[in-house]
Amino acid sequence: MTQLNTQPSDSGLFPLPLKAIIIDLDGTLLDTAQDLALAANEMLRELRMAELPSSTIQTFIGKGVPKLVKRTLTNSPDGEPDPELFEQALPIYERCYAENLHVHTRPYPGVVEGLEQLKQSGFRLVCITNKTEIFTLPLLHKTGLLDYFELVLSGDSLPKRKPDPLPLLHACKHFDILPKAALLIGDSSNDAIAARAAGCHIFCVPYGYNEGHDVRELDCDAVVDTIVDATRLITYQHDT
Ligand SMILES: O=C(O)COP(=O)(O)O
Ligand SMILES: [Mg+2]
Repeated sequence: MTQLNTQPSDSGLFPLPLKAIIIDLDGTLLDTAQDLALAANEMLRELRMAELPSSTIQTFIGKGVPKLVKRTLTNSPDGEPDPELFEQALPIYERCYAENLHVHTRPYPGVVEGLEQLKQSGFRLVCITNKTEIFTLPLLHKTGLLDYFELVLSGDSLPKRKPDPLPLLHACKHFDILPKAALLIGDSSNDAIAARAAGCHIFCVPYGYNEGHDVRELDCDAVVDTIVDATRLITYQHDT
């Protein structure tokens, strides 16, 4: 069920007039958790370390691949492994994930239909993810989503990644639009913080990862069950 985080007096805010829709990848467009966990456990096996439950590894997703590897090696969200172990582990993880990029990964319900509707309505579509680019582009291609996006920014495309606002501001500059004419749809605090800092609107989906926390705790404009539900709260802003 869609939940608007506004007072009744604010309900005139919707539909939001927008030009660009920025969408997060892991946990919003694609359900990647099983393959990320598969690769993480393969890495642990090669390092002769104990495997972890997939549900634990899922809470480590959100701040990019190097952070996922650090968290997996220490079994802790803030853990810092021995630098030598990390240097050895990262390329193993990257190889294991490259080999298992698309075993279980699929778009969530409503994603393809939602992207189709957004495109038909005239919105510029951008994907901004903290995932490393060597994984982002093949995955979007394999799942048939790549062609919907005019711009894809990954975790290593710019000097800073979400929750820093830089990728969002970069996208707005690219399309020559004001941040308030853009909406980010995401699944985690990294998205909510980045959007607020950039001055963009933010909707969250409840089915993603959010590092193990409930998205309803986040500062966002609405929680929407699917991308299709998001389309009902926005309208394309034509130039006047
Ligand atoms: O790679 C991650 O850790 C998360 O990526 P996301 O920004 O697409 O959710
Ligand atoms: Mg995400």
